[in-house]
Amino acid sequence: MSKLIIAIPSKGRLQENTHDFFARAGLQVTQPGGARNYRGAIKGMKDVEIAFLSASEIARELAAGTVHFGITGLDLVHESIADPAGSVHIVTPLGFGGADVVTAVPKAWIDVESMADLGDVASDFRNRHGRRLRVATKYVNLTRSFFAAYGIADYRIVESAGATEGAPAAGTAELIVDITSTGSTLHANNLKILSDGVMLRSQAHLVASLSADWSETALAGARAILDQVAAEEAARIHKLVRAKVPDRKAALEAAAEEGVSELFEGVAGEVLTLLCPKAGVAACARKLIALGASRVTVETLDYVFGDENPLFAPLAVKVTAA
Ligand SMILES: Nc1ncnc2c1ncn2[C@@H]1O[C@H](COP(=O)(O)OP(=O)(O)OP(=O)(O)O)[C@@H](O)[C@H]1O
Ligand SMILES: O=P(O)(O)OC[C@H]1O[C@H](OP(=O)(O)OP(=O)(O)O)[C@H](O)[C@@H]1O
Ligand SMILES: [Mg+2]
Repeated sequence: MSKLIIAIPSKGRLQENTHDFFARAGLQVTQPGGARNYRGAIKGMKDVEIAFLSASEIARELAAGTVHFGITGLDLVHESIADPAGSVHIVTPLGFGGADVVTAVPKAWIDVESMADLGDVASDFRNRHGRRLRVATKYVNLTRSFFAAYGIADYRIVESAGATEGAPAAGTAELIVDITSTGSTLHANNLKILSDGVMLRSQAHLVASLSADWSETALAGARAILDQVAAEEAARIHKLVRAKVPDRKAALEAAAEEGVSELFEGVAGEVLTLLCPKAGVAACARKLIALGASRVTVETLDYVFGDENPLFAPLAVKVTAA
């Protein structure tokens, strides 16, 4: 039976955070063949294999079905996969690698603030110069569909592999489409983002391939991994709240308004143990005190395992139906 293969970034911006993400979930990625070997494992999970690839290769391998899971940016999922909804399943966002894919023009173009302005300039440009406006980018597909949505057709894409922001100053393109997070590269190159020029807000995601060989072994591996990931996620967004209250039922009703769920069955007079979303903790504590608790303690959790796994269930439905 085929093992579960997880592709993770071997270099670049997502690598370090990916490592931290696995560590948080209590999963230790090992590279038994040494740092130059592109296959690895997860300690204690013999049916799971790690493939170290670049972020853009990971998107392509997911589409091809040669890996089951991959960690990559949403920008690459949408750029490199022709039919994302049909070929991959987004398991969960990971909270790092945030960046926007944007349309940016020279700051000197004072009359161009929006995509509509750009459309006007594009037609003018063609009439005046007898050639089309050039857009430097590596996001060829995203650019085509975004520009089409604004009815802009008078342009030509100049494929750029790197240093895209330098293209206007170098005279190889008039404007660019690229990814930005701090904005400092755009600023340094005297470029500005158009007001409605953000085509995608990206971050790193855990993504599953729908065309991979989802053998029983692979599914069991996915379940084991996602149990730990979901348990860590649930722990991160909740706090454990404890209080002794005279009227257990009234306290539970009040706490429920803060999105609290009761963790363990108990009887009146015993300590009430609640799982509370972080944002509701203070309000929940106030309510419990108003209902007679003399103290409310709040604790941080490492893991919250549940009988249902919100990450695995939707994936299982898709890959077993396929
Ligand atoms: N400021 C940023 N600039 C570019 N990408 C970012 C930024 N912040 C986060 N990312 C994310 O990191 C992903 C990978 O970027 P990285 O530079 O590591 O690889 P790459 O440039 O695609 O390299 P390769 O040529 O090896 O595929 C991007 O696709 C994007 O999802
Ligand atoms: O908004 P900023 O914080 O300035 O980041 C944007 C820059 O980061 C990326 O390049 P990267 O550093 O990943 O190098 P690369 O082009 O070789 O991938 C991207 O292509 C931009 O050039
Ligand atoms: Mg990069």
